[in-house]
Amino acid sequence: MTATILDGNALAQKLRADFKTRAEALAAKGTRPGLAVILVGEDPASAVYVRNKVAACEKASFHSEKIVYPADVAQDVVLRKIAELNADAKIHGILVQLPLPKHFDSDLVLEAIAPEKDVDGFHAENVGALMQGQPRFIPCTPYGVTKFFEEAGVKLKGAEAVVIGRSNIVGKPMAMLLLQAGATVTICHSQTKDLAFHTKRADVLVAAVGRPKFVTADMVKPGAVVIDVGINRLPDGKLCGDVDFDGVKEVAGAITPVPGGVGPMTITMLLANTLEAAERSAK
Ligand SMILES: Nc1nc2c(c(=O)[nH]1)N[C@@H](CN(C=O)c1ccc(C(=O)N[C@@H](CCC(=O)O)C(=O)O)cc1)CN2
Repeated sequence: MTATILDGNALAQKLRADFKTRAEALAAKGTRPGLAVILVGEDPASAVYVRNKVAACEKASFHSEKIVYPADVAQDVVLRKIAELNADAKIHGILVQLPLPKHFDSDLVLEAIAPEKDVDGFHAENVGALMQGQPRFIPCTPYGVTKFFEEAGVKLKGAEAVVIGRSNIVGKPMAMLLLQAGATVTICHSQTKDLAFHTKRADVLVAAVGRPKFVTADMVKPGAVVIDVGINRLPDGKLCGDVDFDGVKEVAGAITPVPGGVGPMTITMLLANTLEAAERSAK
């Protein structure tokens, strides 16, 4: 039996329709949700993601501003812009597209964003709030993954969950959310001995490694829910995830595809966080 395919485009469409309705209701009361996106440099993938974020805002009736700097811009210029946006009442969410060029101190830049406008949830204050189980903004990718669990009725209480990857953007917040949902969580990474030992025990497996088709069918427990966070470009130009989709779908109970899985949900939850920020500011 092949796995249920968890369709990120369909789920994103459903949620975004609701966000548009809420945004229009808020705008009618005088507050139009506003997002500012800062892009530094010419990384082609980042440029696509930023374009898609701005387009998603337009479709959902949000205000958006895109600020683009050349790769050699001084960090101070970006910090001054963030200070300006922090004080701008039209802007409820500020996002700096990652990765930043090497001469930037990414942590310093992210800390410059006002925590109440940090719709990526990367500011230390918001990371701390998430750790304490009182999130203000949940980072968009793991937040999107939780929506798949809700939609598919995945039971997390008592489940064995394994997250491969320990990044600040995905692995760590994902593990925290699973833990708070009642799962027993293992975080695996590049130093993990016998990775397959862990993954084969997982009822829920989240792959965020950044290596194409890294998770193969023999590493997956039959019936497991497999979430693929990876986006890798193959030499032929095609996209693939961290999971060998064709093999693993024959073993798993449910699986997200790449493209069309977690990716569209990342942008959707950015809209969710921006809307939430705007609704809070209007209270
Ligand atoms: N400030 C941030 N930077 C980055 C984040 C983030 O959440 N905040 N995440 C990633 C990139 N990312 C959003 O910024 C992102 C990645 C992928 C997708 C997506 O929709 N992918 C599509 C395929 C798109 C394509 O054709 O290339 C899919 O999977 O179907 C959206 C957003 C790093 N930086």
